[in-house]
Parts: sequence; structure tokens; C-alpha cells
Amino acid sequence: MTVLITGICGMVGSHMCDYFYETNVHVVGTYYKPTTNIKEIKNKADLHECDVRYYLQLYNIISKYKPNRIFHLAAQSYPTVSWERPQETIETNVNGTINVFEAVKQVKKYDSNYDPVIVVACSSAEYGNSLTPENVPIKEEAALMPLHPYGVSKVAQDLLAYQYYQSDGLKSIRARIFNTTGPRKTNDASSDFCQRAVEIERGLTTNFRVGNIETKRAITDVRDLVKALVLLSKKGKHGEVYNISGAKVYQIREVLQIIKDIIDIDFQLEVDSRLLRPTDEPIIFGDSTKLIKETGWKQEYTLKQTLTDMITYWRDNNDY
Ligand SMILES: Nc1nc2c(ncn2[C@@H]2O[C@H](COP(=O)(O)OP(=O)(O)O[C@H]3O[C@H](CO)[C@@H](O)[C@H](O)[C@@H]3O)[C@@H](O)[C@H]2O)c(=O)[nH]1
Repeated sequence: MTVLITGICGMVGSHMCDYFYETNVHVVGTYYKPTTNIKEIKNKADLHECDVRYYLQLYNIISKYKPNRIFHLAAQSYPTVSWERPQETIETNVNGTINVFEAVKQVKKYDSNYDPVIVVACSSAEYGNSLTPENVPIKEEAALMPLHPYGVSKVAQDLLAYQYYQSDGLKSIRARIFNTTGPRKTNDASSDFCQRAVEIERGLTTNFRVGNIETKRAITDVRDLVKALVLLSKKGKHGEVYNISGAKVYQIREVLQIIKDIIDIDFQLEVDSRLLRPTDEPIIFGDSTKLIKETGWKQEYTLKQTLTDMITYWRDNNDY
């Protein structure tokens, strides 16, 4: 069996690569702007530089390897960046998704046996304004009311995957991924906090900068997320949509407290206005009942374990 992971050098892609490598599956991956260690991934997968905005680059890879399963993870994946670069976000995420499906359709034209499962990384950001305290844990049927260009791009990816199943019978599965973190993640609250805690541990500062710590998030470990995506590719119903959310919701302030318990540092809390956002979902928490019922997914990592591993990662990777 061959799997294709687009965006293999991102945080989720790199962990998925590890998972398949350990189970002896042939992995092909595309990368564009790696955020993880490309040298390590090179030893485990056939790597191709590819900008998913260009159809031919994807077509050449899919027609060469004919992967049995495709995990389309490549994206501009930061909501804050999407306010600064909305065009790039929409082009990468929306056209990138169209290009994956069009390339598969084209390969199927000369090889009618080719029929891969295509798991598309969608997002909790699609729910946006629907995420009210009364509506959580939110179900897949809720209205999609995104609050940033990133969320809009994910709604489009989601509906494209639905449409290619309906119109062309392509075996798409839509995974609405909620907050996910772990070693190699950069720029989310958990990762920023672990990185800053290590800076304080090293005596570089005594101030702990934070943004809004009143919001709430259900947080999943990336290694649990990878298992959910793999289970969906095997057991998910084609054309369907599934939430992948942590079962427990944490106030961001609690994340800070857990880190403090792990690393035992003293600091002054400093609210940095540059870290506050124009809009910020007060709570993001999903109902994963459908995923659990249909695939048997179980979360194995506690948040404390995840944060402990992230602190180790930042201790090993901060270049001071
Ligand atoms: N990143 C960050 N967030 C902070 C900080 N301080 C407070 N926060 C607050 O912590 C909450 C969680 O922020 P993130 O962890 O960045 O998650 P997110 O905005 O909910 O976005 C997540 O999901 C996206 C997909 O929907 C991902 O694309 C993104 O990387 C992240 O995982 C938000 O309310 C944010 O304002 C900080 O220093 N850094």
C-alpha cells in the first residue's frame, strides 16, 4: 500500500509520516514550506517539493505513485496569518483541494481501477459564530459561520470534498479537526507557552507574555489525531463529515497552570496586546460521537503528557 501525505513537513504530516513508517507503509509526501525537520522525514518517505496551487505538480505525483490513500493536509493553516494574507490562504487551501481531486479524476480516466480514499483536513474554524456556550460540544450539523478567511477556506475545502463525492463518486472523507497540538507545533497557545516557559527556565526573561487566556479549547494530541485520520481512511463513510475533538475542554489559563506544574518556574504574567485578536472564539469544543461510534477512536494522551513532551521538544530545539 502507498499513502500520499500532502504537507508532510507540517506538524501533523510529520507525525503521520512517523506512524506509517513504523507500520512499514510506503509513504510519499509533498512539502512546500517545511515547519519540521525535513532531513528526518527524507529518511522515511519519498519527498517531493510541490506547491499545491499548481495542478501539474500534484498530477505528476499522483499519476506516478497512484497512492491508495491520500491525506490532504497541505494548507495555510494559521487563522491570524489569514487576515494578513487572505488571497494566499484561499488560493492554497481552495485551489489546492480542487487540484488534488482533479488530479485523481484525471488518473482515473486512463486507469478505471484507480479509486483512492481521500481524507481532507477540514477544521473546527468552519463553525465560527456557531460555537456558543449553548451549542457545545458542537455537532457536525451545526451552521458553518467562519470568522476569518482561514475558516472560509476550510468551509470551501469541506464542501468541495462533499461535491466531488456527490458528482464524481470520489471516495472523500471530511475530517473537521479541532485544536490539536504536540511536539513540533509552533505558534498555537500550548506551543507558545511551552516555548516561553523554557525561556524563563533558562533565565532569559521573567515575564510570561500571554494574550487572551479566558477562552476555552478542547485540545487533542497530534498523535491521537493521526490515529483518528488513519481510522477514518479505513472505516469512515465516503462523502461523510466527522468532528475530531478532544473530550475535555480547558480554559487557556489552565494550560498555563499545567505547564507551571510541570516545569516549576516563577514568572510575572504580562498581557501583551499584540497577542489579542480582532475576533476570538470564546469556546471551541466538538462532539466526536460519530467518529467514536464508527471507528472506535480513543484518545490516549492526557494534556499533561502532551505538554510534557512539548516542553522536552522546546528544550531540545531552542537555539539560544
Ligand atoms: N497562539 C497563541 N494563542 C494565545 C496566546 N495567548 C492566549 N492565546 C489564546 O489562546 C486561544 C487558543 O489559540 P490557539 O492555540 O492559537 O488556537 P486557535 O486560534 O483556536 O487555532 C487553532 O486551531 C486552528 C484551526 O482551527 C489552527 O490552525 C491553529 O494552528 C490552532 O491550532 C485563543 O483564544 C488565543 O487568543 C498566545 O500567546 N499564543
